[in-house]
Amino acid sequence: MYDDAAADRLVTAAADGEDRAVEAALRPRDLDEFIGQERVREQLSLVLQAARRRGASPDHVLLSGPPGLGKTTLSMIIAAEMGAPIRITSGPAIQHAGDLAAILSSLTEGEILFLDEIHRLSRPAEEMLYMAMEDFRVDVIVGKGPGATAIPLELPPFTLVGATTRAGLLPPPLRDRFGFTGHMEFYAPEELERVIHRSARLLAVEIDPKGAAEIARRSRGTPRIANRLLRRVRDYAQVRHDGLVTPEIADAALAVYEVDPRGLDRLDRAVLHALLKLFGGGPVGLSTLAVAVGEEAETVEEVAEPFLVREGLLARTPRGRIATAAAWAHLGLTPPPQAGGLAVPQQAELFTPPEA
Ligand SMILES: Nc1ncnc2c1ncn2[C@@H]1O[C@H](COP(=O)(O)OP(=O)(O)OP(=O)(O)O)[C@@H](O)[C@H]1O
Repeated sequence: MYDDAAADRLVTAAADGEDRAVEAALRPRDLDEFIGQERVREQLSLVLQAARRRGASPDHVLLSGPPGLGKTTLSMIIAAEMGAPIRITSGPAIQHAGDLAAILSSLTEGEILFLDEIHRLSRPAEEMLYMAMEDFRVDVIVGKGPGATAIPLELPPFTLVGATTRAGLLPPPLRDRFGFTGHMEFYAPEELERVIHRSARLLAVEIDPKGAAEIARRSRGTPRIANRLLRRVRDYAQVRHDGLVTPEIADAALAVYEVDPRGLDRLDRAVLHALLKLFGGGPVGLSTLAVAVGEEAETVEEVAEPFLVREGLLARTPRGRIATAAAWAHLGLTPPPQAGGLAVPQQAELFTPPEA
């Protein structure tokens, strides 16, 4: 299934148990230590400074972007910068509106409530949140049926920090209640190099700049992946060498883990390989492609494809999946002149709107 397939990959952006244990030690503690995301950092810094001057809680903050880019880290930084405590929960952890009422009613003044995966809140909990965000009040329903009564409960002022991988999925009434939305972007390789150097220092790993660049290049724009690859390369450097991470050692270590120079792993390459070798570059339907690589269609679609599309290696068209010229080049294969009856698209053509 999708989650298992995602979880055992070295290049998944989702956190595993080891990540959770190490991440606490690697998290930047303030905005100055937080690398990259210049725009969000500047915007957030203004929001926080202004709130501090007013002596008030900052407006509610929504952070949107793919997993592993630092949303949880930023929420902790917001709390640290405000000198406020933080409560961390997530949309799926809140089953009923009553669970949310219990959390909200136990918040202290100025507390930060971090709600990860806010797009996965249940409808009743979401509606309760509207009133809590706007009026710092919730109605607690006591009893059932015609005898049920709503007891209003005042809440202390607090700041909600919502995180979502899909801002577009949030209903507009919820989105509108955030005073500030920070859109997190994938990190540039130079920024990831800085993340890797910082983590190496904290983990007491000796690394040379080219070694860091080699890891950064394969980290899919994501600090969580960069930190994870660094740990695997460190293991290799310590077991097989003297511990120093050079580009050659990073390259050899990541070859052991089947992470290629562009950050593709075994599944990504299996998908591309099938697309090119079995289907001449496509177009081919998702389910056929999934059968060819022995995975669920959902796994191929949600785990492998987003990165392949982002890298300009694969395109989704109304007729099925097709490989780009870059995909042929990446696997060192020569495309047929008319792959699958379609010319092999160059990257620029991927952005033309699909036919109706
Ligand atoms: N800008 C950054 N500078 C340095 N390290 C970072 C940065 N952003 C993230 N990290 C590191 O990456 C790891 C993952 O970050 P974090 O848990 O905040 O991501 P996230 O976006 O909340 O992911 P998820 O949504 O999956 O929980 C942490 O160890 C954190 O230290």
